[in-house]
Parts: sequence; C-alpha cells; structure tokens
Amino acid sequence: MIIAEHISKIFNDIKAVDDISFEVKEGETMVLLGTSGCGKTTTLKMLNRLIDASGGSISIDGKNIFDQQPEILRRTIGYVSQSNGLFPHYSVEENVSVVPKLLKWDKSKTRNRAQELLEQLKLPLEEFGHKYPDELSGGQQQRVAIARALISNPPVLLMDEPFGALDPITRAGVRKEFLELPELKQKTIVLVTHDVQEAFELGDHICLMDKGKIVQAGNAKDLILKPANAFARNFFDHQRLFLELSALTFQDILNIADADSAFQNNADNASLPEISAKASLWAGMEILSASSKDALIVRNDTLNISKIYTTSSIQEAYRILKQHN
Ligand SMILES: Nc1ncnc2c1ncn2[C@@H]1O[C@H](COP(=O)(O)OP(=O)(O)OP(=O)(O)O)[C@@H](O)[C@H]1O
Repeated sequence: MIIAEHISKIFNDIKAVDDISFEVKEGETMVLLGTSGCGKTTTLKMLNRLIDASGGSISIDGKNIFDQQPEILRRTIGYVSQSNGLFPHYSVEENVSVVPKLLKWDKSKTRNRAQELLEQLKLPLEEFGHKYPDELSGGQQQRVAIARALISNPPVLLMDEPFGALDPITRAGVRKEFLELPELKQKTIVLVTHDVQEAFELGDHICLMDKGKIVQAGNAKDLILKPANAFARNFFDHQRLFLELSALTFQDILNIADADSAFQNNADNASLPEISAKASLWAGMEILSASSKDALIVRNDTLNISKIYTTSSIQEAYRILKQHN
C-alpha cells in the first residue's frame, strides 16, 4: 500500500506538485490523469525517489521511503518510463536481466524468469532474446520494458505513459494484453497518462490533476457522473457520451429496479451474442453494432441471472441510470 501525505515539489520557484495526498491500496491500479505539465510525472518519480519531494511524507508497505537508500528502494519498485528506457546496446535478454544482475541472481534463475515473462508478453526468449531494441517494433519494445520492470516480481509498479509512444491501434492491443497479464493482478500500480480512455480502462482509482493539485479523486463513474467542479466537467466533455457508456455497466442496471425493468427477463434465445454483466454499456453497444442480431444476452453468473437487451433498452436504461447518478 502506498500512502502519500501532503507531498510537494518545488523546482526553482515553480510549484510542480502542490500539497497533494493519496492512497493506493494493495493490488489496486491508481491513475494520475491530467494535461501536460500538471505534475503527474513529478508525482510518480517522487514515489521511487527519482525526484525527492520538497515536503510531505510517503510510505510504501508501512516503510517511510526517505529512510531507505534510493537505489535499494528502486529494486523493490518496478518502473516503466515514458520512453521505455531500454539500453540500445543490450539485447532483449540483457535488458530484461538488469535487475536480477544487481540482485546477484544466478544465471539459470534469471533465464527461467526471463523466459516465463517474455512468453507471457508474447516475445518468446528463443525468438526475441538475442534481438536489440532497434530490431523491435514500438509495441514490442514497450513489452520488453514491462518485462524488465516485472522480472524481480516487485510488489509495486510505476508506469509513466507506458503506451504513449504507440499508434492508437497498437496502443489498444498492448493495453489489452497488459490488462490480461496474470503477473499484474496482485500488483499495486501507479500509472501516469493524459489519455482519458486509458485511465478509465486501467484505473480502479483515478486522480485528476491540474496545476500540481488533485482536482478530483474517485473511480471512473464518480469522475464522469459527479464532477467536483467546472474543470473536472470540462475535462471529459469532448468524449462525454462514450465515457459515460464506458463507465456504466450492465450490473449498474441490475442494481436499480426501474432501470432493470427496461428490458426483458429470462433470456432463452441461445443464438444471441452474450456479455457479462460486468461489461460496460459501450461494450454491449459495440457487440450489437457488429452483430446481425438486434439483441444480446447479459449474464451475471454469480446470481445465475440472464436477461435480454436491445439497443433501445440499453438507451432507456442509460437514461434512467443518469437520473440516479
Ligand atoms: N527538473 C525540472 N526542473 C524544473 N522544472 C521542472 C522539472 N521537471 C518538471 N518541471 C516542471 O514541473 C511541472 C510539472 O511537470 P511534470 O513533468 O510533472 O508534468 P506532467 O503532468 O507529467 O507533464 P507531461 O504529461 O508533459 O509529462 C512543469 O511545469 C514542468 O515544466
């Protein structure tokens, strides 16, 4: 768990980060979101002491980070920088093995772990281990950077615009792989992005920043449906409908009786496409628009409920949900 209390950073006379506090619970992904220059990277780098805070306190898993040598602290915190930070003259295997070398792991332990991780990241060691970064695509380089950050199994992972240099299609693909990586399920992650869609997809908890301050903290639904002020409202305006449909799930509809009544019960049409109740309304609309059917089955396997939605019943449920939020 990360606890930052009243942290600030002043560069010369610029207040890059101005008295902010936040907590990141174990296993949670927290996103620092905001426009360029609002203090996201500075905040992130204060957590592994690449930048030392001008004031405030930071503890990770109960230990004050200022009591630890920065180099030792950084061995327990994975870090993926904005520009992937791979050494150009090191092969993929050598890049991934940097931290194990510092930790004096033996060669076979390092190799086995590199193999396991690169396999998960779809870069098998046999095929890619000997290649150099400039022989890889941007998406592949980014995956090597993620493997390097994860190799020593640090409990905490910091990521600064990890997908920022990728084109939108590669970006969506690498992000999807990232979400599905079993390695990441237990990690406490802080991720910096200026991309709202990325923040909504990856963040359990999002801190929206402006001018060194946290303007609003909460989950995607809080941010899009209950903006704290005009800045927070305006920040999401250009993609509001998409973000609202992405933040609201079918389960939200199941939780509200009058929204729930907007669609039929007891689905039994086996030929309709299916989706989990945990999925967003947007995901449901996408399935419907790609399908020749005009309805889909939504399942909550825990409660053993399945219901049928059409596009118009999703729209009606969305209208009702908005009134409730
Ligand atoms: N080493 C430094 N010396 C002086 N000023 C700095 C330094 N690093 C950052 N700043 C300033 O601090 C402010 C916050 O910068 P920071 O990099 O944290 O923003 P950011 O939100 O991560 O932006 P971006 O998305 O563009 O990386 C900016 O005004 C920046 O110019």
